[in-house]
Amino acid sequence: MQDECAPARCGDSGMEIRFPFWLKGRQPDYCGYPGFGLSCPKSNRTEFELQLPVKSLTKDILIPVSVKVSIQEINYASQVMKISAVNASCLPKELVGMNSSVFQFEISEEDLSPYTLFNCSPIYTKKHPDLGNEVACLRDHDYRVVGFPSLYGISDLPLSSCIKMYDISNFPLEVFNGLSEYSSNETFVHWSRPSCASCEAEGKYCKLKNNDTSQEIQCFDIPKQPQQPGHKGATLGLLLVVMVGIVSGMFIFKRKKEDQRKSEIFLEDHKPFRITSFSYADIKRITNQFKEKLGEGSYGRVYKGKLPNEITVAVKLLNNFRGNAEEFISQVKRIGTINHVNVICLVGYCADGNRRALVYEFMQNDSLQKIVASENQIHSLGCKKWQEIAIGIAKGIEHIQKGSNRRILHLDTKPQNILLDENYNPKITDIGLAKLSSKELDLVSIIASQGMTDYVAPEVLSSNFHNASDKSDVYSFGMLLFDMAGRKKRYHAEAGDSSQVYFPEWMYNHLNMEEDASTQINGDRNSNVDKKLIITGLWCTQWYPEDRPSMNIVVQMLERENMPIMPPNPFLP
Ligand SMILES: Nc1ncnc2c1ncn2[C@@H]1O[C@H](COP(=O)(O)OP(=O)(O)OP(=O)(O)O)[C@@H](O)[C@H]1O
Repeated sequence: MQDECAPARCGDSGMEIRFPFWLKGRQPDYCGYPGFGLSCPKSNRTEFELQLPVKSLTKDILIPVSVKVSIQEINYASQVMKISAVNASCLPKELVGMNSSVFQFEISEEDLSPYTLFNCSPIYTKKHPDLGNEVACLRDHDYRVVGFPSLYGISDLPLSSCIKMYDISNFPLEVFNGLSEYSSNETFVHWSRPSCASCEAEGKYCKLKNNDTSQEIQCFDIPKQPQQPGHKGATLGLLLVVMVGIVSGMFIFKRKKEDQRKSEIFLEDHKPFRITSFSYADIKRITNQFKEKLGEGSYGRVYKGKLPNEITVAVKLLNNFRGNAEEFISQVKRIGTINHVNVICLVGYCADGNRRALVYEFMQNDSLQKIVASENQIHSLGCKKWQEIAIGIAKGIEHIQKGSNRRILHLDTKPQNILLDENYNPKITDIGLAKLSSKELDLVSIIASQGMTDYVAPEVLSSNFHNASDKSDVYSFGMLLFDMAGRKKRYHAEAGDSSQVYFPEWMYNHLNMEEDASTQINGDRNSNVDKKLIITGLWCTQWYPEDRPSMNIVVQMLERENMPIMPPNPFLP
């Protein structure tokens, strides 16, 4: 007999709908949790009515109002759904008009940061593109709507060309900050009740206990798909073949492929969502009591771990962190929304008591530093891959810079922070960690103690990070390109670690010398790829930030077939 509560879909390609959600009109209401009924107005589109208790303007009463939203995705494990306004209208506009106290659909406190919306003249956003979060879909030709987290201390902001509109404390931050990958017309809402996360973590589903009036839930095994007739025999045959015939090498290969596929699906599932929260006990279980240490950096130790669904992860236990759990979680969630092939995927975090940890996707091939240090490995990768790695890193940085309205600067771009996956695709890690670290204000001295000052732009070093901008990340990337072209190693070997010669100046002089004797100096490295990396690096490391290209131009320089032209040499007498 067919299970009437079996997972359903709107149309053939709609998302899977299962507990706590249920499909109105097609399933009985006990298939879901009260308030989680969905509908399918059109095939493949899944809709939900958010019930909002709205405060009446005249009387002190709450009036129920509903906003119809379209559901883009549901992540059952992290209990999050991505919603957008129906008919591509402006979600913030609909929500702003309603001074609701809470969503009927629960939103956890940690996501509700107080905000103020301002109506500003277009001059404001031109003058201060980085200050505040413009709500793009509320823009009109003669005004812009800009949101500021209240913790900014609004009285200190240059808001003379703005008029205050609303204080908002009850909508998630994402509605207003318009993260660029998700236009401001989309947002995430999540539910904390019913909590099926523990069932999901065990690889099970959950449902209402038989006595559904108590609204208690229970875990149950995911029902197996009914087998087609003839499948049994085939499975038995396959088993026999596996037992008798398959050599262990093939088995391992298949396992690896399968793991990789599972991993890809899992990460794909996680990327556009909020990341999972783990308790410290979870972290201990995941890392098998911190059994396998992968390494240690300035922020703490990194351990290999396995999630309950067998996905391998790297868990970074943070030594030093600043702020309380709320600040930590909100910064972590900002980092977690960055979704790009060249940026490491943050799977989860732990903020349990005074313990803090970050859970990342696991990278099989360690860091770029290991390769830069070994000439043999560079040769075995080949110059095409080498160039692709440089382009990948540049695209990752470009995305980090563009991908958030409140810009995230990396400020720690160096070969140690570029990890490589099984195909040697680069992924930038440690993004935004400076902000989580209690050492932030003294980052310069940490960097200096690590001997990493090479990568930090002069304006950052001289102002202890106060003058940092996107162009400071461009500078660090330029230095990394010199590393990749093998020139930093040569500089340190020739000029010595205590050299007073500014590295880009040394590079200009050497490039001219190398031009004269390029074949012997480059040995069997590909001189053209190296030259392209160096010239691009020289552009990126111009002394004045405004003379450096934007990351977008840097990507083009590296991708184009033609050799970029040399930047003017500022060190000529
Ligand atoms: N996601 C990951 N997958 C696999 N290994 C990792 C991962 N993250 C870190 N590691 C390993 O842990 C080591 C330490 O990493 P970590 O990021 O803490 O320090 P670092 O980048 O080397 O130094 P710093 O923190 O000073 O920048 C790395 O060299 C790498 O070998």
